[in-house]
Amino acid sequence: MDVLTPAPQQARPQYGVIALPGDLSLPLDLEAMARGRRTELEIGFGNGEYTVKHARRAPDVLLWGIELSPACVLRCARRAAGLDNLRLIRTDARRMMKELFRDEALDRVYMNFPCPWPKRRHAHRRVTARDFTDSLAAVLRLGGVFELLTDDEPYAREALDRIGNHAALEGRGFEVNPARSVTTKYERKWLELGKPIYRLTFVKTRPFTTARQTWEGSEVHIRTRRRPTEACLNALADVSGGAGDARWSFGRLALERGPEGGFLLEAFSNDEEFDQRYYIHISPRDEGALVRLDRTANAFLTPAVKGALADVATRIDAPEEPEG
Ligand SMILES: C[S@@+](CC[C@H](N)C(=O)[O-])C[C@H]1O[C@@H](n2cnc3c(N)ncnc32)[C@H](O)[C@@H]1O
Repeated sequence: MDVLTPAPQQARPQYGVIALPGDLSLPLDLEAMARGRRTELEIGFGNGEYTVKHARRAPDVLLWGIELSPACVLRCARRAAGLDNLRLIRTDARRMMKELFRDEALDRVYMNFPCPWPKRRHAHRRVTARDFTDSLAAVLRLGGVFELLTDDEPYAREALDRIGNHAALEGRGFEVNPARSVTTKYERKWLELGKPIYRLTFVKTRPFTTARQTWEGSEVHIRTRRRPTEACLNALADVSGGAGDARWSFGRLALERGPEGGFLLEAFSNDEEFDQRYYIHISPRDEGALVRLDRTANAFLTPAVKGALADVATRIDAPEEPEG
């Protein structure tokens, strides 16, 4: 079995503007965080050039950025030195926007040049997909604005049609080559090539809500009745399970050589297309054991993560088969 030694607390990197899942309790308490500032969200900020310029120019805004690529998050964080009105989260906005934000939480959401996903089999990844539009309609406040910039005309037309036809959102603008004081790398590139860009503006005109999956039980600590035997722990490696759309599997088991002791089980979970990798901490006690997310896990408590934790506890509590 591997032995993992956790980094000492004082050696934990200073993340600055990067907000880690383990430090966020969902939904976010924006009233306390914004302290009177307006709240905006940028989705897919790329290298963060636009994001940081916008945050510097708008100190009255608390700006959140969600980006899928870890390299982009780090690049943007480096640019953002000294800013206290920007928070970056590395995750998938399609899945997590509605989980992070309550209904009516945001004054403005914007997306600069999202991938248009032109292939039919990827259509569900577009912002025009029903789930994403519902999330948007929920998290914007009444009168709040969604702004989309794109260089892809068919995508712009589809967005205008689909988002503009949502019961709670209304199209208010379709501009070609709008004048903007801050521009993005992609924008400048397209304009230099003489390609038109499109800005679509939508306003939330009616209340709307959507279901959330992570708000119940922001922390999961499960106590087992049995104390896990070595055989039971070893049998967890390579197990996989699932329920509904949630899937999970376990990998290596390691001994944690830290103040907490116990075991770390590598875990992988998938909620539809939303993947997370993390460790489950198993601490044997005099009686039973405590099963929870490891503090370095940085995973959101989606149905697949909760399923994985429950599966570990159930397997520890299951009577062992007699040998032979
Ligand atoms: C074409 S780039 C545009 C970057 C930047 N907005 C600009 O205009 O320069 C699209 C960005 O969206 C990010 N992205 C794609 N899907 C995403 C998702 N589901 N959630 C968050 N970010 C996403 C990509 O990683 C990429 O950085």
